[in-house]
Amino acid sequence: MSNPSVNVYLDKQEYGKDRVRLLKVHRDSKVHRVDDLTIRVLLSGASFTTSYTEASNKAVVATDSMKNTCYVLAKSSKVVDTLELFAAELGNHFVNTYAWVEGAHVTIIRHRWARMIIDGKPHTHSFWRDGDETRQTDLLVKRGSNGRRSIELKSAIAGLLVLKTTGSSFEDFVRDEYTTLPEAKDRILSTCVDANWEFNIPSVSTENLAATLAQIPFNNIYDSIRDVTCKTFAEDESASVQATLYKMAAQSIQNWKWLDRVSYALPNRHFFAVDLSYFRGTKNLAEHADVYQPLADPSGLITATIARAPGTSARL
Ligand SMILES: O=c1[nH]c(=O)c2[nH]c(=O)[nH]c2[nH]1
Repeated sequence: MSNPSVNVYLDKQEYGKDRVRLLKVHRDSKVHRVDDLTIRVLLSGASFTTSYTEASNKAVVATDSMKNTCYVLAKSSKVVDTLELFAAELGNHFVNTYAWVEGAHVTIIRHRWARMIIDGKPHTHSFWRDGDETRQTDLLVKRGSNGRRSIELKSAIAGLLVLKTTGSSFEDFVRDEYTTLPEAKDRILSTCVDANWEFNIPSVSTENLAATLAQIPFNNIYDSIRDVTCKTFAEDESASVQATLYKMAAQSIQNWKWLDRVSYALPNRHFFAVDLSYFRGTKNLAEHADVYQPLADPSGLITATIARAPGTSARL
């Protein structure tokens, strides 16, 4: 039984539509492009309190209308191919259209469609899914006083699965009575990269918001972070996932003045050489290894956020 003498209050709330699926086809040239998106829009503000506490829907913008708005804006938008700008268009729309909306939180996931290569040539209008990796953005636009807007913006790569067959070691770690792992001079390294980066965006007036965001080369930053991630993974003589992660993140902060913090979560997907000595003394361990058993579970998990030291500027 609940105790009615205990007072409670609505501490926080966000509501909206999740998993809005949308494909935008760009037919502006003979070479078509597609953006396959999953969108979440969540609204917040004190006016929504009564929908929870007093069953009043007077302030409630139906989540069905939010879904419709995603399609309407995708039709007119010129920036669907830049997730961050499209998220800002959507978020601003809700804050600008409904005076009582204090915050709009928009998350967009972009699913991959790679152009088909047919007879050695990129096809104009056929695509294939080259993996589960996604590009993502998460934007919170908040109404400030005097028509100002503050924006918290984070973008991400999720699910980029990579593997290398040499150039990775793991040695000199703690050895005690719990340790069975042998030192590895040369091992398989495989991870599924989750990376995210926070943009440093000043609070601006509503009129200046689009211009401020338009200065940031979001697509180039995404491409560059993906390239740095892959190049560092491939070329680093890795002493550990930790050391390789740090190099990846540091380089992107040094490259882009818009970024203050870059985070990675890297599972260490283990591949253990199979001991084949039971079969006619076959050598398959250490330097003889070429048959491995991928271990589904458990994996290591190495996470870190690397931040710009105050007062240091970027190369670009
Ligand atoms: O790169 C690694 N970091 C670790 O912390 C660790 N621990 C472990 O068992 N293997 C590895 N590999």
